Amino acid sequence: MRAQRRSMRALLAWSLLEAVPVLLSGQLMAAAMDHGFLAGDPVTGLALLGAYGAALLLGAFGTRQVMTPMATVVESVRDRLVRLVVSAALRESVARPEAAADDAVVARTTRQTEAARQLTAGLLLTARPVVFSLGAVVFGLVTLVPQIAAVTVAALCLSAVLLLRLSRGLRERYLAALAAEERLAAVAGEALSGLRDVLACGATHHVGRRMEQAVDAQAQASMASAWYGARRIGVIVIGAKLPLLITLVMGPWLIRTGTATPGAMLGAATYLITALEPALRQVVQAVANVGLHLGVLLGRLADQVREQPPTRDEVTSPPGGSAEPAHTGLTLEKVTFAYGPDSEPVVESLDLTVKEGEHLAVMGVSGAGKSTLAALLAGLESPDAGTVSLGSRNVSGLDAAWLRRTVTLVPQQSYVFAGTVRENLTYARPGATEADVAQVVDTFGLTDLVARWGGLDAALTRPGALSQGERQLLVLARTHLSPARVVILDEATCHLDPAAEAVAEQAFMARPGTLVVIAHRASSILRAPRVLVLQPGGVMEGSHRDLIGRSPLYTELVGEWGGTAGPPR
Ligand SMILES: Nc1ncnc2c1ncn2[C@@H]1O[C@H](COP(=O)(O)OP(=O)(O)OP(=O)(O)O)[C@@H](O)[C@H]1O
Repeated sequence: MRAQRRSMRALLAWSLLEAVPVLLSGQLMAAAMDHGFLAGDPVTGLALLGAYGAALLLGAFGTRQVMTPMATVVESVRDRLVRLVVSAALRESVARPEAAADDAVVARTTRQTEAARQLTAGLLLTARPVVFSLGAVVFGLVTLVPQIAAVTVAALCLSAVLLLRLSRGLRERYLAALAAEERLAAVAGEALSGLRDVLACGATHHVGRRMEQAVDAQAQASMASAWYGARRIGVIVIGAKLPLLITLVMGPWLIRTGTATPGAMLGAATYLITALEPALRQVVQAVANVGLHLGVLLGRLADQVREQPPTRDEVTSPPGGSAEPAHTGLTLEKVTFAYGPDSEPVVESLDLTVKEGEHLAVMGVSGAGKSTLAALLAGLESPDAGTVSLGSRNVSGLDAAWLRRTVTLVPQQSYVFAGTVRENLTYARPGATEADVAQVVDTFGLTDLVARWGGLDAALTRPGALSQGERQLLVLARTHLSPARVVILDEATCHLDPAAEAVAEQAFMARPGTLVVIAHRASSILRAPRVLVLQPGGVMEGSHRDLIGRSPLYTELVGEWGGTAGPPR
């Protein structure tokens, strides 16, 4: 606003003119009473009231003139905000190419800037004349009955202090209500975007409860804000009703002692009733509603504008701000994990390195902790002690969405959702080409299944009608097509026959990226160049040749599973 000095001066001048009727209202009323009606001269009385009518016309002219400088000021505020916010967004976009794709930032910024413009206009339109009216009332009272002016100013100061305290509390509650509203939007958005998964997992009740909690929290926050806002009435009682009460009580005494004439008392009451109270109501309304919203919005815009340009490290970041690791090798350092504080650790002080592009098989008896290890590697469980790193970065510090895209854990239970075969296959890579899809269909032997269901675009209305093996093949094909750079197969081929399992595993071995296979058959182990054996008393790792004979458990399991001592392929 400082940049618009000329318009601000014009605004000030026209606002003064706009306040003239208020300034003259009490004075003319007092004169009309004392020198007109009470003096037995109704013509003078009426003439003075007519003068008040003329003052109203003058004020209306002032109001009209105010519009032009006010529009200039408001538009310049909007322009400046847009410039600041857009420059900040552009800086951000150039520095973070990933962030540039988020068009919603621009939409949000535009909406907020526009809202700030409207609120500034609203504030200037309502709060400005009110401030001038209050000034006119006080000035008029001082010239009419200084004692009442003193009482009014004291009451106004008191109500201003109260309003200030109130607006702080209101701001806190408004922010809490806003946060609750945003949390509800986030929870609802998450639930709606994952509706298919929610239904498929039978998690409707759980998700419904989460949403209910968010709705309740928002309702409570809004109620708290509204109840607190009701205290605003106290500001009006103290600022406007109290001086009027005191005026009525002091009136007879002031008249009796000759301090004020009956007309002056009527004029003072006119100021208090017709100008002070409506003005105070508007101030309270403007501060508590418009001012509060404007303050919060400007605060948010300022946060966006103030953001520092990112560091070089952040430039290569995945969304979420954490730097993308240089590679996708996995490292476990002294990792210990238990399912409960009093449970025995399932994984204890485990050190493991799986280099980028490496193929590792994991084996062990049932309950040895293979699935737990898989979950730790995928960042789905966090260790109680030690660290799990991906590309030398602790997985807990990586952007969750990026991690989910990069590391895929395929469990035993395959999840096929109601939709077309194509949708099922391209779920993790919606942009897959026809040729990519055709290739995985062929690789995973899904041609017959696709034909049986009426083509890639025929709806799988009853995924349950597929056999367990067919479902596993669909999920494996989906994972193969996905952009994941680390694939962990946790007995994900257990429903396939050995031949289909071999085809599937070989397809993953030929795919670029890291592969961890929780083995279900000896053949899976024999295919891997490196094997990790989870056995009582500690883990052992090495190639088939290293382990046979050296690890009794390995020798026994491979023998039991019908493996031969032949070298890995
Ligand atoms: N969510 C859980 N809560 C509590 N204990 C669990 C949980 N999941 C697994 N466990 C326990 O942790 C231990 C290791 O389980 P895990 O599933 O990792 O073993 P596994 O080697 O994959 O077994 P399997 O081959 O039978 O799948 C088992 O004793 C199991 O009962």
